[in-house]
Amino acid sequence: MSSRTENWPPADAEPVGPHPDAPAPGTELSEHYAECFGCGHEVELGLHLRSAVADDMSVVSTFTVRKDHQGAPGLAHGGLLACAFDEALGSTVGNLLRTPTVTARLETDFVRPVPVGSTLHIAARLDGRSGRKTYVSAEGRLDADDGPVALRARALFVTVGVDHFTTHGDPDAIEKFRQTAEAEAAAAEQRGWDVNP
Ligand SMILES: CCCCCCCCCCCC(=O)SCCNC(=O)CCNC(=O)[C@H](O)C(C)(C)COP(=O)(O)OP(=O)(O)OC[C@H]1O[C@@H](n2cnc3c(N)ncnc32)[C@H](O)[C@@H]1OP(=O)(O)O
Repeated sequence: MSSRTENWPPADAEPVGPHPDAPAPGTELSEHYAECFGCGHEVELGLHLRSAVADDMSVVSTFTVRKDHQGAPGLAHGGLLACAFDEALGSTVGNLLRTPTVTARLETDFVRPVPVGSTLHIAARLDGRSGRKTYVSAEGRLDADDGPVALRARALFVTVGVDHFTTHGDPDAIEKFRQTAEAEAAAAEQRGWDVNP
């Protein structure tokens, strides 16, 4: 018996492609927030995921497992692996659809152990959309884009308004996020000018 959600994506989901302003293939994606446990450079013990848009508009993220990420001796903690997928899937939805979303449901299949020192290559793709609901899935392979599959995950992200964050989040943290996003947008525009003067 399979415990996974059947009929993925659900029958009411329609195919979804990237937003016209989505980053082009080959683009390396910036961290979305310096204090994010998944991608932020200010979180010393965080996962420090790095992501880029692939030629087929999937998003490939890498995460190197360190000693701080152990569960069993020498092996990655399953919860942290799920966190890495949450980040990779969220980055895929946020960057490709240019919409604020949050994880509503995340299901993870752990296929083989992930040793400390190995690097997970997580390839994520949009599967479908129904109203505010976006369905996205990913595979994580060990040490190479074509390495053995270690995990598979599926998630439902729900689009929210900015009020989701202003109502529930911390105003100082939101202001820091806003400033970082503005600086990154300015840097991206400058890079565009450098490439296309
Ligand atoms: C460039 C930027 C990069 C950005 C890169 C960002 C990367 C971030 C990566 C990390 C992401 C996170 O950690 S996010 C943090 C973790 N997640 C959260 O904190 C979310 C907490 N939950 C909530 O706030 C809420 O439950 C919501 C927003 C998910 C939904 O509440 P709501 O807005 O009132 O909407 P609601 O009507 O309940 O649900 C909308 C639709 O979704 C369905 N739905 C809701 N939850 C579920 C569920 N668990 N399983 C199935 N279906 C569900 C409902 O049935 C409904 O379907 P229908 O009736 O319409 O058919």
